[in-house]
Amino acid sequence: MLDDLLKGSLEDAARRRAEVPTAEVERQALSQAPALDAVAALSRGEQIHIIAEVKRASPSRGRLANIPDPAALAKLYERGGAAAISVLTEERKFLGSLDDLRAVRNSVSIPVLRKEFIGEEYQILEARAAGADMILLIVASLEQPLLERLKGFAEELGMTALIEAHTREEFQRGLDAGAKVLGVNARDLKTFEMHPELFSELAPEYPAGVVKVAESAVLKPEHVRRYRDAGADAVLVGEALVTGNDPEATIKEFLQA
Ligand SMILES: O=C(O)c1ccccc1NCC(=O)[C@H](O)[C@H](O)COP(=O)(O)O
Repeated sequence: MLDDLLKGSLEDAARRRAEVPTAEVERQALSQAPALDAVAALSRGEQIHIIAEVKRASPSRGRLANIPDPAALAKLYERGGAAAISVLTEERKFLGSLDDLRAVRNSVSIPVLRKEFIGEEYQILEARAAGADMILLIVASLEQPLLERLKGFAEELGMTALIEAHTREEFQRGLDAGAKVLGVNARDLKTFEMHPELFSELAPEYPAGVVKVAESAVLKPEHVRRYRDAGADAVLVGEALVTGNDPEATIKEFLQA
């Protein structure tokens, strides 16, 4: 699954690169306002933080929501109290786009994450050129040297990498890569089963100063509470927000969990 998603994302990036060469995207990236500080935005303080996701569809759930106006949805997320917004830009299975990312960037003043299957620098330049402050790096789909190189490249552009693990071994590789924001995704990408207990198992192993993000398996306030009690600084929520009637109220409810 991950291999196919990465392959597709790289093919799509190659198609875009044929139209907009690297030097031009680099020029656009370097002309952006500086990236917002995602580590500061997600560090715990009193309350858990919500990273609210703009997600139209997914391999595990198919079509979730139309989202004709991602900027309007992002504004509702921000009004609800989200600390950051994740925008799925993968085109084939998640039906996202860089246009979605640009629209969201221009509508909110909190950090924005490009959620994509990233395997090369060009995709990171595109993210910065579209105004993203964060990128996703999935440990399972990157060899260690490439993971470290891409993280370093994002940081050179002033961005923060959300490094995502699905197993204890990947978690350790994320730490070895110097993750400042390290996510544990409850979704098993082979079976699509949820394993929220994985975050609780790994939470004590986060070094001080690394932002702890619990990803997926949040549908109700009690699921936020479970992650918060296990020590999460932030939770990443998609489906519950895009399928509910009132995302602003849902975020408020989750923050009070
Ligand atoms: O969501 C999927 O089906 C999926 C499949 C393969 C790779 C990644 C996938 N999802 C990305 C995510 O991690 C989630 O969008 C994110 O954690 C939010 O999850 P949820 O709240 O369960 O929508």
